Amino acid sequence: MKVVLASDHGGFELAKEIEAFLGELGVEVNNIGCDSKESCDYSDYGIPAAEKVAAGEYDRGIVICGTGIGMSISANKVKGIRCALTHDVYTARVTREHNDSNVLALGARVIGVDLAKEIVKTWIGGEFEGGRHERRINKIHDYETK
Ligand SMILES: O=C(CO)[C@H](O)[C@H](O)[C@H](O)COP(=O)(O)O
Repeated sequence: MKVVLASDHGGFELAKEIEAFLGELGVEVNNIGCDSKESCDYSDYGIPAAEKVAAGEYDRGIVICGTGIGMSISANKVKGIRCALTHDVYTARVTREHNDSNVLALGARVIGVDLAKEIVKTWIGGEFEGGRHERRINKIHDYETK
């Protein structure tokens, strides 16, 4: 699996941790986020990351800012992106099973590193269930492509 990772200044340190963790999981990762804790704009990093997933360059994306909210709003503006802002393991699992989320947003100022790793591990390993969930996703797709 190939994952694109992006963060703003608020997510910079957690993104470094997650980058290393994905490597430990055997996931190919490319961090295209900011390169320091200097203030920057989450949209400059979240949108390009989401675009790369939508274009099929990467299987999934993980975007991190202070709350995860700015990144999730940005990523969800990109057609074909289903970005889930997730701060617990249950929704990390269910958003893969039900929403086939292709981008995960995390808030580095909301959760700690250990929980973030658990969430990432769960989300990376989660499988879409299809069936009734596919029908629902197709309706979103139809709306955004009409
Ligand atoms: O959480 C965020 C956006 O939803 C950002 O990462 C920032 O943390 C947040 O906007 C606060 O910005 P600041 O410039 O660090 O005060």
